[in-house]
Amino acid sequence: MLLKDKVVIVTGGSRGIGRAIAIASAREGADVAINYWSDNDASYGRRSAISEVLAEIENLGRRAIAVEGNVAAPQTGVDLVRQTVEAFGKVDVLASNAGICPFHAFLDMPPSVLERTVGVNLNGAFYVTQAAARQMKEQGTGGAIVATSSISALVGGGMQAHYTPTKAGVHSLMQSCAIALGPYGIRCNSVMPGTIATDLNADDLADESKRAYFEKRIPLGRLGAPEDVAECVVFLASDRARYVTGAALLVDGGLFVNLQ
Ligand SMILES: NC(=O)C1=CN([C@@H]2O[C@H](COP(=O)(O)OP(=O)(O)OC[C@H]3O[C@@H](n4cnc5c(N)ncnc54)[C@H](OP(=O)(O)O)[C@@H]3O)[C@@H](O)[C@H]2O)C=CC1
Ligand SMILES: C[C@H](O)[C@@H]1OC(=O)[C@H](O)[C@@H]1O
Repeated sequence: MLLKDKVVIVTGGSRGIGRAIAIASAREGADVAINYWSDNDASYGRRSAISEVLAEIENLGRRAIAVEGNVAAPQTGVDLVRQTVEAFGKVDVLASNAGICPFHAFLDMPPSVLERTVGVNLNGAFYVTQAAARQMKEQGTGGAIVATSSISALVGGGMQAHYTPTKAGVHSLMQSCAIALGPYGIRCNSVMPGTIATDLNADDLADESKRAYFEKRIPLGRLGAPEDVAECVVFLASDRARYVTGAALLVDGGLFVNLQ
């Protein structure tokens, strides 16, 4: 088991990639604290989503807690770490994953959409990483932080001019934290998923021609699944990756390299 008796925090763990990270971590022997935030603009049953993931982890024989909070608020990371330590005694791994992507054209994008996206995706990653790293430093036993960046850190999107800079920023955050936290044995890396079928892009990919375009352009011939990303996060979080820090792992089925 790659994460036997480790304690893992996952932000944005109620759905999509974060949920898969939480479950994959439990399958590898970890207890898991799951952050989510029900007060955003998604339109379906999030409370049942969080209870399902908790039940799934408990069925795997591991412990799980849910901690609601908007990662864009600095205090959320502090509370999340405190509640995790109260429940499980320590923090070994942070998967900083919560993110939003409200597709919007550039020329008429309201400041509020930009600010919300930067607040959740970049500032949120910063605050949660800082809170977890302080705890790991105090414990004195090292740790691993894996942030969900994106292929969008490397390429643009006409409806994502507010989003792609946050994903580049998340990767840059992990690079700088790798330097700042290396002396404490805390490794910091990012995964860069390609197009993964989740609620985040369900509307966008409901356009059959767009979906078919992606499937054709991805050398492995299919959209990604949340579990494809989760397995890579578990690897980077584990001792198998003990000499890997400041790195980014593309998990995109080959999408990025497929120019022609
Ligand atoms: N899907 C894709 O193709 C790709 C996704 N990514 C990145 O992966 C990450 C996860 O995306 P994905 O799984 O697709 O998205 P989903 O929309 O499926 O899930 C988003 C998760 O983030 C939580 N969340 C949203 N806003 C906040 C907030 N302010 N504070 C705390 N939690 C929040 C949601 O909680 P709740 O259930 O309460 O709403 C949910 O658990 C994001 O960072 C995204 O940028 C990167 C590359 C590709
Ligand atoms: C939401 C998008 O489909 C998805 O998000 C990303 O980060 C990927 O690059 C895709 O654009």
